[in-house]
Amino acid sequence: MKLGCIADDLTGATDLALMLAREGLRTIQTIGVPRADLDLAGADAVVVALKSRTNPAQEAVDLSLAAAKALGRAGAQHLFFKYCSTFDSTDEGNIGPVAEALLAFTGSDFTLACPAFPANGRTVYGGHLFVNGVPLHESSMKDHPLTPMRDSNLVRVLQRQTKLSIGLVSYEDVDAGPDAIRSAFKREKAAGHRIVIVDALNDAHLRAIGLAAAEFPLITGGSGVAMGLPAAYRQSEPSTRTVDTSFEAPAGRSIILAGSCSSATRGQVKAALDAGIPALRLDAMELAAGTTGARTALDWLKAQPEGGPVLIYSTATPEEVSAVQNRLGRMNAGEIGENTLAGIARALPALGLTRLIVAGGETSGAVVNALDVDALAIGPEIDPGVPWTRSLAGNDLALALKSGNFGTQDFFLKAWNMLR
Ligand SMILES: Nc1ncnc2c1ncn2[C@@H]1O[C@H](COP(=O)(O)OP(=O)(O)OP(=O)(O)O)[C@@H](O)[C@H]1O
Ligand SMILES: O=C(O)[C@@H](O)C(=O)CO
Repeated sequence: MKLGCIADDLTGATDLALMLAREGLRTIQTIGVPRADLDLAGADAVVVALKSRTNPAQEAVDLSLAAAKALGRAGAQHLFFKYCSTFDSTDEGNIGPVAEALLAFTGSDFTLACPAFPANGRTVYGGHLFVNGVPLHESSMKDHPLTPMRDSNLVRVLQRQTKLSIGLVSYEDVDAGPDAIRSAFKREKAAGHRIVIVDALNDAHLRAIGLAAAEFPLITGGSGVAMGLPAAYRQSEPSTRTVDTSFEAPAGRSIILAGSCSSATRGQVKAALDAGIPALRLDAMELAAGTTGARTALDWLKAQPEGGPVLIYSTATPEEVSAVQNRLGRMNAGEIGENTLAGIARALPALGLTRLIVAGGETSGAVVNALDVDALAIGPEIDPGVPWTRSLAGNDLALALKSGNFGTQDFFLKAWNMLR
């Protein structure tokens, strides 16, 4: 196995797995640290989906190291630590502490950090992260329910999370191609830096960075920086197989579960409501008071006509989210929503609902954990960063796990057309 990947949330894992599969690596995604008896033979890349983005830092480190050890046992030659293209984290972590621990694990003393994903509007310039041309701290990420991002300078953001010295490889070096990037890595390392933020404005930059960093024992970033790795690995191993993208979903009914409150998800929920999809809104305060919950939602679901998809959502505006958080606490409010959607998900296979779209990384983590799924095969791309997937063991399900801020406005409407 060329690449063993550790993703800090489930939708991020799917995003990375899609990138690697699309670029020619046979890729399997596991839900959590793979069991020793899971058959990973023949995979060029394995992506372990954790749910560690917002855990206490030490917990995230322990989970990531357990994943790294399992990937090492399965033969991974390089490690990739995948986090969000909007660098979702807090001053306590978890990007810095996990990167630091994985560096030590691989026995190396230098890596890069690059969340750029131009196809989804994320670019890095001068170490500053932009979302669709807007500095991160002015984008909707400033209001994220769990990891509000209020500083766009990633050198500063990451430096607050680690004792390792953070450097920068800026646009001028990146634009000059792989050799200039390699020289810049050497320069930054000689200056004592141990992690460098790397600028990238377009896919050509990402491919050049991939070539320059391919042999690092540890690479960290969004899925974008993985774009150039398969080609780099193919140079030394021309026999890499092509990926089967044919996709058949199990028979059954369709449902959308949305716990993301991002502006993209809010637009997608609105488009689904406008299109007349039967929908149930979960009110966070009512969930907390116990006046509604998974059981009520399942009663509603059973009463819906069979046929088209249905939608259950807790998605709310930033004002509504902050009012709820003021009363319940940020993490508690998040958990209440996640647990409710997970409780609903647990009952779905028995009700014949086998085709699911889930919106939100934390939400997807909670939902998929409830669904008894160990591993996913990657299917076709619905929108950049979001593929259809099919479970490889346990309940037979088609799953589209959508990162909060990904997907066009009609995502919830169009994704179904790709299923046979
Ligand atoms: N109405 C609400 N009030 C407060 N919190 C909510 C509400 N609805 C959902 N949440 C919580 O907000 C969090 C959303 O995080 P999630 O990771 O699922 O979405 P996201 O951050 O938009 O997606 P991604 O991580 O893929 O970018 C979850 O913990 C969820 O339970
Ligand atoms: O990188 C991204 O933006 C996504 O894959 C993600 O991690 C969302 O949770």
